[in-house]
Amino acid sequence: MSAMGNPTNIFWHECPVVKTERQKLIDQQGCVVWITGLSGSGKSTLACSLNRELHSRGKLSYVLDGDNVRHGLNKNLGFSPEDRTENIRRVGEVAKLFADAGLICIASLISPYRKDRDACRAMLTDDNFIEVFMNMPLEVCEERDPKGLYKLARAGKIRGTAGFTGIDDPYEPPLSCEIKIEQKNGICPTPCEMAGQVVSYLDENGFLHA
Ligand SMILES: Nc1ncnc2c1ncn2[C@@H]1O[C@H](COP(=O)(O)OS(=O)(=O)O)[C@@H](OP(=O)(O)O)[C@H]1O
Ligand SMILES: Nc1ncnc2c1ncn2[C@@H]1O[C@H](COP(=O)(O)OP(=O)(O)O)[C@@H](O)[C@H]1O
Repeated sequence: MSAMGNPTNIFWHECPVVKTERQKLIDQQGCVVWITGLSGSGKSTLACSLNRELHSRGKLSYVLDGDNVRHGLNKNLGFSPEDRTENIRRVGEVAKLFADAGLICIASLISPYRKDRDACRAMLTDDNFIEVFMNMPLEVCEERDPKGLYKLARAGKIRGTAGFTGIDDPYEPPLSCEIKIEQKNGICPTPCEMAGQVVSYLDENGFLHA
């Protein structure tokens, strides 16, 4: 653990090319779109649909999806509260770098604990962290269950000591977030509509031009 904690004898090296110059080059403003919600709520679907829509508008974005990042950078982490916190912290730090590079970084993770999402928000200036809450009822997510994980969780067959989010591990919804995706009259917006909602926010708040 000697490398952890407060670094000593390490100094920040400032580079001459700054964020505003990079943003000008690609005519957009770097930010983090942080998508949070239960497993099966549609995070990855929104992330990919948003990524595609921004690409078609000539805007550079990149998706950091929890499932994918856990194949590499975070492959040593499980689902205990401590590991989830470290998972979110690392992705928050990477997202911050992408935003500093000028990209619209789309992070899609369950990120169940409010304090961990708030810690990521605190890494950026407040208006550069756009929290999107997939406000889908647990019953809808469980009904979808594309990976069969809810079924396993209900049967007590999820391996390890960690619980499954929404079943035996908590999900703490945001108290205030920039965007909420939810059903209207019991109907879920289409992936295209969900992406449209986020693109409108980005457009109205000046992120799609330098
Ligand atoms: N115990 C437990 N709880 C929740 N999710 C589980 C668990 N075990 C495996 N999975 C699968 O891992 C995906 C969630 O990874 P995340 O990195 O987004 O999770 S977290 O933010 O660290 O809580 C999640 O993907 P999504 O369904 O896309 O959300 C699950 O497929
Ligand atoms: N807006 C939507 N309308 C209908 N089905 C959806 C929608 N968004 C996602 N789905 C479906 O729900 C399931 C879970 O979506 P996914 O994006 O994988 O969720 P998550 O990443 O939150 O686990 C998938 O089968 C997907 O096709």
